[in-house]
Amino acid sequence: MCVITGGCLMRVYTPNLLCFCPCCVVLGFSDSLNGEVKPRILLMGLRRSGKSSIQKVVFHKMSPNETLFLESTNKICREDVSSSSFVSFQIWDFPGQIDFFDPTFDYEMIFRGTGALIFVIDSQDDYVEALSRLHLTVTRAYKVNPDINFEVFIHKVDGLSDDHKIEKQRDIHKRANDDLADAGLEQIHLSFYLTSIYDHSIFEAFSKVVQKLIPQLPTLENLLNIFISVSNPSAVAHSQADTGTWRMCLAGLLTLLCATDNC
Ligand SMILES: Nc1nc2c(ncn2[C@@H]2O[C@H](COP(=O)(O)OP(=O)(O)OP(=O)(O)O)[C@@H](O)[C@H]2O)c(=O)[nH]1
Repeated sequence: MCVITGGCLMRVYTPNLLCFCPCCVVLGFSDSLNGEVKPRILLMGLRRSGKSSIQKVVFHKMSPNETLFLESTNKICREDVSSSSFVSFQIWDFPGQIDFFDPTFDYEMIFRGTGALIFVIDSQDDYVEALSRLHLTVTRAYKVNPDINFEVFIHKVDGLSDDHKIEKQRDIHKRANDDLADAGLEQIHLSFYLTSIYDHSIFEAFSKVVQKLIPQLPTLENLLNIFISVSNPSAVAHSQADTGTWRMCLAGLLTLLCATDNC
């Protein structure tokens, strides 16, 4: 139930009756009522594939050239990312090689709480080993948690011509899906992105991954659509119901804009 109104006027309930109206979502009450932890995004892939560079460029405004001096990651690095109360998640950057058979590595615990697994493949390198690692990682993770979104970044494409990029993507897509089909796991869906830290592609890809983890996004989109439709200036007079809806949407959207702009 909405903590602000005491009985939500917007009635944007999830099946477990938590209110996802803008005031609750924006002020973060939905989370606290739910006791939910932030969605977790894992960055995995072979050594030197570019995982830490992606994290530093996207979230720390590091210039791409500075990533040349990054040292190899030798333990899992976790980071909280929070740009507003509904865009909030954790990134776990993994060292290149994870030994799933190492008893100190509790992969079941890690995959259980994961929303998205980004597997980074260096497109400028031979990717045979990366593909077999991708297959092992995805199949392990899927067995523990079939709800994970599997995202494959075909990375460092800045060195490739447009034709070459398409060809690599087609080849990697085919081989990865063939491996899954051979293992009888064709139900696993992999999404592919061509990325580079030297242009906007890495930001676009990360944004798509994060958007899939925001459960409130459809509600916010609906609110905007309703707001636009009832704000149509060609409508001569709003009915009372329309005016109520308009006010409610406006209040929610203003709260949202204020919260995201920290005003
Ligand atoms: N050309 C190009 N080079 C990149 C790109 N992203 C990362 N690199 C380079 O790739 C190298 C390895 O990057 P890291 O981010 O350290 O790779 P990592 O996967 O975190 O490596 P480990 O910590 O050893 O697992 C660095 O020299 C980066 O500058 C990219 O989009 N294009």
